[in-house]
Order: sequence, then structure tokens, then C-alpha cells
Amino acid sequence: MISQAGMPSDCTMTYESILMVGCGNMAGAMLEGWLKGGVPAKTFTVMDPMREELPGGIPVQRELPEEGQFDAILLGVKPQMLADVAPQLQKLVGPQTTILSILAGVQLDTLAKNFPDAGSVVRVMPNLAVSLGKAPVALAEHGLDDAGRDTLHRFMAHLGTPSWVGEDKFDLVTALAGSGPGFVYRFIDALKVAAVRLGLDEKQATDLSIAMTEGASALASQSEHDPGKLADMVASPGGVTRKGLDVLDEDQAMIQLMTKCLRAARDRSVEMSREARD
Ligand SMILES: NC(=O)C1=CN([C@@H]2O[C@H](COP(=O)(O)OP(=O)(O)OC[C@H]3O[C@@H](n4cnc5c(N)ncnc54)[C@H](OP(=O)(O)O)[C@@H]3O)[C@@H](O)[C@H]2O)C=CC1
Ligand SMILES: CC(C)(CO)C(=O)C(=O)O
Repeated sequence: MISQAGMPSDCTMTYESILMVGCGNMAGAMLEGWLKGGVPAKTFTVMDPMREELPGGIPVQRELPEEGQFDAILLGVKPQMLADVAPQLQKLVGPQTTILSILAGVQLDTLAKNFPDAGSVVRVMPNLAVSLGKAPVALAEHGLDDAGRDTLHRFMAHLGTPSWVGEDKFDLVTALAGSGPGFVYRFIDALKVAAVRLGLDEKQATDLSIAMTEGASALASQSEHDPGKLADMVASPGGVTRKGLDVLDEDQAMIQLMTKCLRAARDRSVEMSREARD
């Protein structure tokens, strides 16, 4: 049961028992983030057919429990597995259960249809930086009351920065927050490849590209200026950076490319919502 974990007036509710179904790259990173954030290992029961080891030495179960009650069941499988796993989970789902789904493109009404007995269903869109407690975590829910929303928000705060998102924007947010690291890694890799083409050795190009993006991103997150302004602050008039920015800015080349990239990713998420419905 969700329980009173804190003490006096600032007492808070938290999840005491979570069943994780599928614990690959993403759910495994979430588990790591929660454990690092101080959530007790005993909170988690993990079922995954193949995974050998889990963070915190948590045992992996190969089969679903026959019975039991969980405050939350986290779906960590691929979206295409939903129709397989949902029927097997029915016996563990009741009005006290919150279904937490990280499945890209699976909408709340599809979740509610697959888990008719669940008290609430939640879409969660994190990214792999949850293992460092540094991911955006987009949330949309159906069936939670204010206290439930508060509990969920605090629980996700171990992983980074949770925020509520209207479901009509969830596909776009999936493209930005969920897929985003893939796009950033491609950008870092492109910087490296370009530097190698122009004469740096591979290791130096890789190290410089990563260190530079890490520092620039940390500064952007703390600065009072938005990233567009920061870009201009790096560029001295008539200097080195301005020449480079002129290439990215010509005909809004960079903006056009990122718009095309996000649109393609968002549209695939929309398409996946339809596939999950069928
Ligand atoms: N990767 C990312 O950056 C993000 C992923 N997501 C979402 O996370 C979900 C998982 O993605 P990801 O972690 O990358 O994929 P993975 O393939 O790494 O993880 C899925 C895990 O589920 C296991 N699995 C397969 N079938 C079952 C089953 N019947 N019961 C229990 N477990 C099963 C898989 O085992 P096996 O390998 O043996 O098949 C695997 O360990 C997806 O729905 C995706 O949309 C969301 C945000 C970001
Ligand atoms: C969540 C997201 C968008 C990122 O891994 C995904 O599952 C995908 O690329 O299909």
C-alpha cells in the first residue's frame, strides 16, 4: 500500500512496492536512479526473462509473481509487447494499483483499456540520464487524485525534473525528451567527425567534443540567459565563432534541420499510438 513515509507535518506518501516488468536499458537506468536517490531496494520486484544482473544486487525473477499487491507496476518492455504482457498482469492489478508506462506512443486510453481494473494509469517519458538523476521526466495521468499526483511527482524527482504534460503534446515531448539524447549524441559525434576530417586525431576530437558539450550544457542550465543569447555571447563581433554560426544560421539551416528531425520523430510516435490501439 502507498504509505505515510515521513513523520510530522511534512509527512509524505510514497510507493512501498513496485513491480517492474521488463528491465532493459531504460527501466534499468530508472532503477539505478531510484536506488541512488535513496529509494530502498526492497521496494522493487523485477521480472525480466533475460537480464542477468540488476543495480543494487536486486534479484531478477524470470516469471511474474502468482499473486501480490503492488502500489505501482512499471511497464519497461517494448511498446509492441503490451498486448502480450497486459493479460498476464491482470491478476496483480486492482484499484490500488497505478500502472506506470514508459512505452513510447502508447496513450492513456490504450493503457486504461489494457488495464481496466487499475486505479490509475500514467505515461512517463524519461531518458537514459535518469541513472544520473538528470533527465526530464514528462508525466501524463488518468485516475490520480491530487495526493497521488504529488506522490508520483516526488517519486520521479529522484530521476531528474518531472513535469506534467498535456497528452496532446506527449508525442512531441517524446521526440524532444525521450529521443533527444540520441540527437545530441549525433551532434557530438558530428563535431568529432568534422574535427577529425579537419586534422585532429580521433581521441582528442572525441574528448574535446564531449568535454565542450558537457560544460556548455551545464552553463546553459545555470545561466540567466537563454541558449540563443548565450550563442551570441560566445561570438565576438568579426571573430571566430561568428564565422561558424553564420554557417548554422544561413537560411535557418540548423532550425530547419531540427524541425525536420523532431517532426519525423513526433510523427512516428503518433503512428505508434495507432499501432498500439489496433
Ligand atoms: N531507451 C530509451 O532511451 C528509452 C526507452 N523508453 C521506452 O522504454 C521501453 C523499453 O525500451 P528499452 O529499455 O530501450 O528496451 P530494452 O530491450 O533494453 O528493454 C526491454 C526489456 O524487456 C524485456 N522483456 C521482453 N519481453 C518481456 C516480457 N514478456 N516480460 C518482461 N520483460 C520482457 C527484454 O528482454 P529481452 O532482451 O530478452 O527481450 C528487455 O530486457 C520501450 O517501451 C521504450 O519506448 C522510454 C524512454 C527512453
Ligand atoms: C522512448 C524513445 C522515443 C526513445 O528511446 C523510443 O522508445 C524510441 O526511440 O522508439
